[in-house]
Amino acid sequence: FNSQHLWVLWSNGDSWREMRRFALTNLRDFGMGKKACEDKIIEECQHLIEVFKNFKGKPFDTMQPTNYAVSNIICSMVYGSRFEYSDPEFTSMVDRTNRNVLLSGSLSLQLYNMFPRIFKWVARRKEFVEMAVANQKQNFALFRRLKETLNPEMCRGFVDAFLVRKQNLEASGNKNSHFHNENLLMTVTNLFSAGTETTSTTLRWGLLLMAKYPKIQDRVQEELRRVIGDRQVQVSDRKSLQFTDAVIHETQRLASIVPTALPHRTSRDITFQGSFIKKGTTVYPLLTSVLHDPSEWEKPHSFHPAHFLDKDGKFVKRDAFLPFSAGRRICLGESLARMELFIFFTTLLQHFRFTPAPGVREDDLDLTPRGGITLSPMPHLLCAVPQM
Ligand code: HEM
Repeated sequence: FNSQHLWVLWSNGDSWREMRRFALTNLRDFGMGKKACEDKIIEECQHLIEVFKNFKGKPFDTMQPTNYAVSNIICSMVYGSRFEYSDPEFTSMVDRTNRNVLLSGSLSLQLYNMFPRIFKWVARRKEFVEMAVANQKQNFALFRRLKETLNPEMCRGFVDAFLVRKQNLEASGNKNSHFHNENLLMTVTNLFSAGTETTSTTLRWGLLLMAKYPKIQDRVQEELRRVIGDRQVQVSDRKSLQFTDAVIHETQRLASIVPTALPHRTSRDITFQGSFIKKGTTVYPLLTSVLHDPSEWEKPHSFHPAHFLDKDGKFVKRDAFLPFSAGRRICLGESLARMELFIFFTTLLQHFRFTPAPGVREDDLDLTPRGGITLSPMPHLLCAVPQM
């Protein structure tokens, strides 16, 4: 882990372009946005339901099981298989990633990220780096195992496809390609962390909001019973579940989990809306300013699914709905995240009624976000009372 900055994402220029294109093509080949992926999510839902059921309606923290279930979707595309929730190799990697997302929002690490020379010795940086190094080691071990069993005719996931491309380029004498070990590690790490914490956090906001607003939960469950009944929800049901779809969109809007998107640097001098910005300036696109813009949303700071419904109760798209950002660096996993949120949320709501822990009133459920590079709910317990 030798980079000066903590948030090492794909750099700009050719390396980013090539890695992004390769990741997109391959994730699509391994099912992103397609039926194969839908089936994986549905299968994973069953594992998550079992875990929730084991709590027998008693209060529990939804964080770990939700993280593991969501992570398994990107893992099956990247490594070629899902992991058991009891596998310490997997759970430690997910837990460390989650911890680092939280740490990266701490003031000391934010300062370090802006002024790396001055704030080099902050204690949390040490913890962050230790966890990143541990995940790195685990990834190298996984890559080694995949390499040993690699069959170029049958790639199991993104790592296989990357290794095959790397071998082919090397065999043809190309020594300067972007397909080297460091880019493999960075790309896999980015897909793993971006593909786990974001979606899981959004899903947990959704469950918390259902427990806090039981009347809205009633309407979601009524719609699910009326339109779907006991069968498994499919992606194609989205257009028939207009209220539920509005609730999912409103969850993403209100939670605004990536408030500042990711930092970018201007590649040339530019004048934007009358302000001059010098080449090389770090720019944070404030997504929250759009998602909570009072001139766009009738009730910007409330949970108000009607933001996405017309007067006849039909779902309406809104231009100011930008949780995945926009432009060339728009979230690469948007279609995957949307599919996961829809299937996980609806399937869980079919199976369980979500309520606060006994003795806690709905009003007491706190919606103040916990700051990190993403905004997650404060630690809390919910009851998942079986419905089916
Ligand atoms: C609800 C879930 C998610 C949200 C809200 C979200 C949001 C975002 C945002 C705001 C960015 C920054 C865009 C910018 O730089 O302007 C981003 C980047 C990215 N996201 Fe997501 N994301 C989600 C899920 C996922 C998933 C499931 C994946 C897995 C494939 C993923 C992969 C990425 C990658 C690789 C980038 C960097 C793209 C680049 O720099 O070219 N995200 N995401």
